[in-house]
Order: sequence, then structure tokens, then C-alpha cells
Amino acid sequence: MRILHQSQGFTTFEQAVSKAEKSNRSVLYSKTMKIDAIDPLQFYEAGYSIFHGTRTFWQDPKSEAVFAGAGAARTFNIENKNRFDALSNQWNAFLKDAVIDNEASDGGPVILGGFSFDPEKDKSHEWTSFKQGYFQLPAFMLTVNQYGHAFLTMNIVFNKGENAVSVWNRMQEQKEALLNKAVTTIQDVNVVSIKEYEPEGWKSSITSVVKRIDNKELEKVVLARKVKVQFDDKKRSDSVLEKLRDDQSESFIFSFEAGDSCFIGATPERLIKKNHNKVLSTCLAGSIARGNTMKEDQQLGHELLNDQKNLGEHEIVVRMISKSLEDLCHQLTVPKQPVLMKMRDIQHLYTPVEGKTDRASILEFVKELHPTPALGGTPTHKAMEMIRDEEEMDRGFYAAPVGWLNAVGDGEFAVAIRSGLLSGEKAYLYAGCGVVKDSDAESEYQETLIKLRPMVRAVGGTIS
Ligand SMILES: C=C(O[C@@H]1C=C(C(=O)O)C=C[C@H]1O)C(=O)O
Ligand SMILES: [Mg+2]
Repeated sequence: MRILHQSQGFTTFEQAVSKAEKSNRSVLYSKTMKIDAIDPLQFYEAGYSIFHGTRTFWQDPKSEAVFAGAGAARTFNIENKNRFDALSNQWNAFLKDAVIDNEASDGGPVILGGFSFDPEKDKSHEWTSFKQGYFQLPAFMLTVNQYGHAFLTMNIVFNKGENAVSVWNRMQEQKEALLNKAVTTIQDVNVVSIKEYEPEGWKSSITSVVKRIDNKELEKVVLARKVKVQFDDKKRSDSVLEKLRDDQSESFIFSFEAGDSCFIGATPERLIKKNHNKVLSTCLAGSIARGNTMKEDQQLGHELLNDQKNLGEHEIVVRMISKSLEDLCHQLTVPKQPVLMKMRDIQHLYTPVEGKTDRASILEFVKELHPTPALGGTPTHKAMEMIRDEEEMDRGFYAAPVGWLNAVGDGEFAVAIRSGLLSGEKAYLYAGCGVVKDSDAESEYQETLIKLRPMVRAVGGTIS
């Protein structure tokens, strides 16, 4: 056997090969090694030439776990409407025969991606590649932990009958190419137009929903809309990510490529984080603009903290999340009052919720929590029906859970707001707001304009 760049890992790789030969099944081989620090975005960009269409990116607000993935060792494309269980089953079955060689506590096999907001909504063409769930196990994944230490995970699915040496050699060649690629400047493209879809019609929907809330049909519903951006050439996700990372470092920054499409965004809203027996969720609802001066900003913050409409909007979310977590956790801590969370364009009411659990998988939490009234409404079923009827668009993965999951069921999911779908020379950007009994259509419309701003800016445009 001639082995190119014989390096650490070949012995455990041989174990995976012989397991595949004996069992007659495909076997995952996952090898993690410590490497010299490298910028995750540089790694993502380096993946463009070989792995364009299969790259992934994730960064949490404190940069405790930053992942950049290039290539797909395996794609989990979920069509089943029971999407959380379907992914959980497929992931666990896939891991059963895996050979995992990882001395570090970081890295290892991790899947990254997201789910649809509403499995019952008719799917529109722009979301074709994503279905009910879309997750990638990267062929190459860079992990940077909170101490700035970097790890490279290589994942290979070995099939019986394959030539082990050539599979190994190809991986080594690709690894060298990724780690040693010189940085190139991305040719940027221009925004030609930004189209809003019938804003007046959207405002009338808000007014009619407020009437139904007054009639006690339901308490809260979140209505969203989209805008379409036209570019003069294909828009690359790399350049959008770079802008989001510069402007929105207090948010979760994510990117999931699926062929020519890419779901990308910077969301401030955590759905759930699970690390062994510790879980953390976030209630985020109620919004106001940032001020132009420090004084004005503080006044606006003070106004938000005391505004009955926004406090009501927020309280509904706290109530539901606490109730959902009660069944899955012991020792639940829920602060009595929200505090402010400030981003570049907007401030929100924020209540963190913490607990302890003995549940095995973060997906159990995702299933229980989604959709929270921060993106759906109360009562949930009624609100989902109303969203399906009133919204003229398919939300796709917007407002749905996105994140990552490792081999022991730990991970983190955020709610994919402040996000958009890049699709060749077009992008669709999404924003919504919580409609309650005191909502005013024009103010809610203005609130969506503020929420659209970060993504519009990240793709190189402006919106009033
Ligand atoms: C629906 C969105 O955001 C949600 C709605 C909010 C509100 O109406 O106050 C605030 C934060 C999010 O829960 C969005 O950004 O698209
Ligand atoms: Mg609101």
C-alpha cells in the first residue's frame, strides 16, 4: 500500500475499513486533531473552489463554539413532517457503527443545519433544496473553542469495496488544499433592486388579526413578510458572512449552503443550548429602535422596559417556554423581570431561562419548544393556522430552529430570524413581529423595516 502523507489516524481508519468490510455497511470514520489557530471565515472561503454548495458556518454570541465546515461527508435531507424525530433516528442509526478518534474534548462528528418552520405549509420553489430538515456532516470541520484553540475534524463515510488507500489519500490532499489556500479577494456584486411585496396588504392583515385577537380567538400571533433583493451577479455567502460577523457579533451567525442556495443570517434569539445536564433557553420578544445618542438610547430602553404592549408580548413567551421546560428539566430558574438586549439596530426585552436535565438529546427540547410564541403565537395551534392563512409566502427555514448537534446529543439551536435565503442572483430576506391586542399596523410595519436592516446591509443594500 502506498499512503500519501502518512499521518496520524491511519490505524483507526483501518479499523473503520475493516468494520465496513465485515459488517457490509457504510461506516463513519471521524478523526479530530489539534491544529494551529486559523480564522474560521478564512477556512470557509478556502473551501469555495472545491466545496462550494456544501459549506456551513456557525458562531455563537460568545464565540464558545465556532464551526466552519467544507464538503459533506453525509447530508441528512429530511422529508418526513415529523422532522425532529426523523433526524434524531437517522443520526443515531448513522453513528452506531462509527469509529471516532478524538482525544480532544472539542470537535468530533457534528451535524449543522436547520428545520422548516411549518411542515404543513405548502413549499414554494425557492426552498426546494431544504425540505423539512437539512443537516450536513462536514467532510472537513474547523472548530474554534472559547480559548481560541483550533481543531480539525475529518469525516469519511467508508463503503465496503472502496479502495481504502485512495479514499485516505484524497482526504489528505483536500485537507492540505484547505489549510494552505491563500486568501483571495471576493469580487463583490451590486444590489440592483429591493422589492417589497404589497406592504399595504400586509398591514391590512395585521389589522384584521388584531380584530380577531379583540374577539378573543387568540392572544398573540407573529406575522412575517419577505423582501426580494436582485443583484447584478451571483451573490456569494462568504461576503455576507464577513459583513454579519463585523456588524452583528452579539448574535448567532450561521450559513448553510445547499447547492446554489444558502440560508444565512445573524439571529439574537437562542432556542436552546444543551451541555451535558445544563440547558439554557432565551425568551426574546418586545422591540424598540436604538437611539441616536446615548441619552436617547437609554430613554428608549426605559420606555421599552415599561411599555405594557411589549411587556405583554414578552410575557406570553416566558410563560410558554417555562411551561415547556418544566417537563424536561428539574431546577428551572426564570427571572421575574426581563432585561434589555441591544443589537446594532434594535433593542429587545430578554429573559434567560436555565435548568438541569437528564434528557439525552437537544432535539427533544427543540421538538418541545418550537414554535414558541416569539415566532408562532398563543394558542400555538390557532396561531399556526392563522400564519398559514394570512401569510402569502412560505417561511421555509426562517423563524425555525437552526444549529448544531454532536454525537452525544449536546449542541445549540437558535431561532432563525434576521435571516435570508441567497439564491444565485437573488436573495429573499424575512422579518416579522408579534401582533397582540394593542398592535398598530403602521408601527408593526416600521418594526419589520428595522428588523430587515441588518440583512439588507449585509447583502450590500439599504432600506428606509
Ligand atoms: C419575528 C421576528 O422577531 C421576533 C419578534 C419580536 C417582536 O415582535 O418584538 C422580537 C424578537 C423576535 O421574537 C423577526 O425578527 O423577524
Ligand atoms: Mg414586537
